[in-house]
Amino acid sequence: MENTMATILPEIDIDRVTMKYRTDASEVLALQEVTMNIRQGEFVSLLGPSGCGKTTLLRIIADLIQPTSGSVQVAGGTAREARLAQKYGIVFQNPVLYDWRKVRENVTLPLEMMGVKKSERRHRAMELLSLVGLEHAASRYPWQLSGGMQQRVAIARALAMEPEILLMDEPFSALDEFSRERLNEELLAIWSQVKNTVVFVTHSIPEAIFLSDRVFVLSPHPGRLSAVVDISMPRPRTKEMRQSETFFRLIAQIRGSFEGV
Ligand SMILES: Nc1ncnc2c1ncn2[C@@H]1O[C@H](COP(=O)(O)OP(=O)(O)OP(=O)(O)O)[C@@H](O)[C@H]1O
Repeated sequence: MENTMATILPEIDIDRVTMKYRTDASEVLALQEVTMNIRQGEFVSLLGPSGCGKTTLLRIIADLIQPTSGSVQVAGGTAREARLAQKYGIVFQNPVLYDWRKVRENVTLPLEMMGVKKSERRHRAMELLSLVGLEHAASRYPWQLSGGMQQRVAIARALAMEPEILLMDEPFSALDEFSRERLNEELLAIWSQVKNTVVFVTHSIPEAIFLSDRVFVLSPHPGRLSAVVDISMPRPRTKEMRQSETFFRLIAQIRGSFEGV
């Protein structure tokens, strides 16, 4: 019998992507023949130690850099077409907010650039800030917020154009462990409302497990895909799940996939 799942096109189709960086003195093989498919509405993590090419892969998906060889298809088109159609929202490790603009005006910057009317922008800003739990901070300036709040503003801004795909590059790695765990829970609450596809870069095994449907494990020198781990824990994910047997088994399984590299 034909497998109907196999006929569903993946949202992001990464096919034998290789990336070589050339510097004056040498060449770095950042990614070697990486192939993976990400389904629509899926939450996946790219997990691996420093230098395994996670950021490089995210930037290739986002069409910010071109691979040396291989291809990326997004929703049946090229990554470039997806970028031009504003299918991506991107959140970086540092929130990159404009200090002279109020929180509300930071969030609506992409709408302003698209020429959306001021009244509509204000309305949308409040919707987005309410989504990330920051309505009360709309009139503050970024420098008046904690690091975690700033990153929530950056997430709200990334969602302003209602992107089909949210790309997140270690967004919480600068935060303390408590804030990070709280932000993980908040991100899942946001995602359960927005329901877009998320590609999340991290080097934290617990973070990748807690958030994801699947974890793509990358290994360095050269960067390649070493394992794909299904996270079978139900949703919604809860704090208590971090203490569960399944959680610890998944940590051990992913650690094992690194050791096997
Ligand atoms: N612009 C560049 N020029 C030359 N080499 C680069 C460049 N960008 C990245 N590299 C190299 O490519 C490899 C992969 O880098 P990348 O930043 O993608 O890894 P990463 O897994 O995201 O690391 P980290 O977790 O430290 O951010 C590394 O060896 C890095 O030094």
